[in-house]
Amino acid sequence: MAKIPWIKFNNGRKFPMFGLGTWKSEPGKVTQAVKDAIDLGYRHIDCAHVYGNEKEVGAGIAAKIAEGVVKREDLYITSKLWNTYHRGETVEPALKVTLQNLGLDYLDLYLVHWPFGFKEGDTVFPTGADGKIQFSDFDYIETWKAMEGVYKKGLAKSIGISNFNKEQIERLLQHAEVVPVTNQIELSPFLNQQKLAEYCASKNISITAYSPLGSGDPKLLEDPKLRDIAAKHNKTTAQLLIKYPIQRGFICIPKSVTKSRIAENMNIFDFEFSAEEMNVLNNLDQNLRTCPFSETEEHKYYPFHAEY
Ligand SMILES: NC(=O)C1=CN([C@@H]2O[C@H](COP(=O)(O)OP(=O)(O)OC[C@H]3O[C@@H](n4cnc5c(N)ncnc54)[C@H](OP(=O)(O)O)[C@@H]3O)[C@@H](O)[C@H]2O)C=CC1
Ligand SMILES: O=C1CO[C@H](CO)[C@@H](O)[C@@H]1O
Repeated sequence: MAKIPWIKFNNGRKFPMFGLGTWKSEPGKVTQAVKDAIDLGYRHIDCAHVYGNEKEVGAGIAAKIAEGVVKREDLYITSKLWNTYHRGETVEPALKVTLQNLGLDYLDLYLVHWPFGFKEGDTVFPTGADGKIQFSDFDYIETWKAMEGVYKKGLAKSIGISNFNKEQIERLLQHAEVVPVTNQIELSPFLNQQKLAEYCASKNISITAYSPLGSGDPKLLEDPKLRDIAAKHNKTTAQLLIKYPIQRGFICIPKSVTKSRIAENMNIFDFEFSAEEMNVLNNLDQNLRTCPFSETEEHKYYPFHAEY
């Protein structure tokens, strides 16, 4: 079984640099996908309340623990606080719903999913009469203070952020007692995030690369330049796209519900790109964001107006 490298977070905890994504993993398929992944050696699963499938992810985890394939402490489970729970007092109750859905009593990592909030309530995408998402203006500093609270209680072993830009991180750090362990952001050779990654490194915040395969956008998986470099290593373009962030020292969380791809995506630890190849890949940047969440761009905390 391939050996997955570890990253050491700024709080001293280790975390697998490779994991399974679960966005758009249909509830009817994700339990089997999680079971297949664990059988194949995955130990890190990336979840979120908004994905609407945490119960089914949890069923896969529970089955493999019951079978004795893994123990809870062998697994590294991430989830994310959704935008409707940015008021400080709602953070711990939201985390507890996620724990109940996943069938766990702690998370290994809990992230603030986005810097901006939505109108509170049970609807994950609250929509007004104008058809637009309804925002809230809770400050992400308030949200972070409550994240520190669940961390101190041990409900989440590590806490972090997602989709935060440099200025937002800088401001958060001015108020934080606990430094986020990671910023989970979209990253690929076409959106290489060089400047944000350098800034995060300077603050000892790791990077987690999401949508490494382009989230279904064929521009990445069908790119001939990427295919040619991958072929030199007898690898697929998907394998190149997953190895690229990992070779840069980042965590990577490709999603699949297809057993053969779940296996393929992990088969990336027996080769390295040369410095010259990394240089070629780094120079393909074209600021291609497949997850811009444009419906939220009028929010005052929308992160992607800034250069990085
Ligand atoms: N923090 C955030 O805001 C965000 C976090 N994420 C996280 O990152 C994870 C990964 O990103 P995601 O957007 O899902 O997209 P990915 O870039 O991981 O791409 C997933 C797509 O690629 C297909 N695929 C998987 N493996 C292969 C392969 N080897 N060859 C060809 N096609 C393949 C999958 O199909 P199939 O499943 O049918 O095999 C699916 O259609 C998410 O699932 C989620 O956990 C994602 C977006 C935003
Ligand atoms: O992780 C993600 C994918 O799903 C969400 C919405 O459906 C996105 O907002 C988010 O970034």
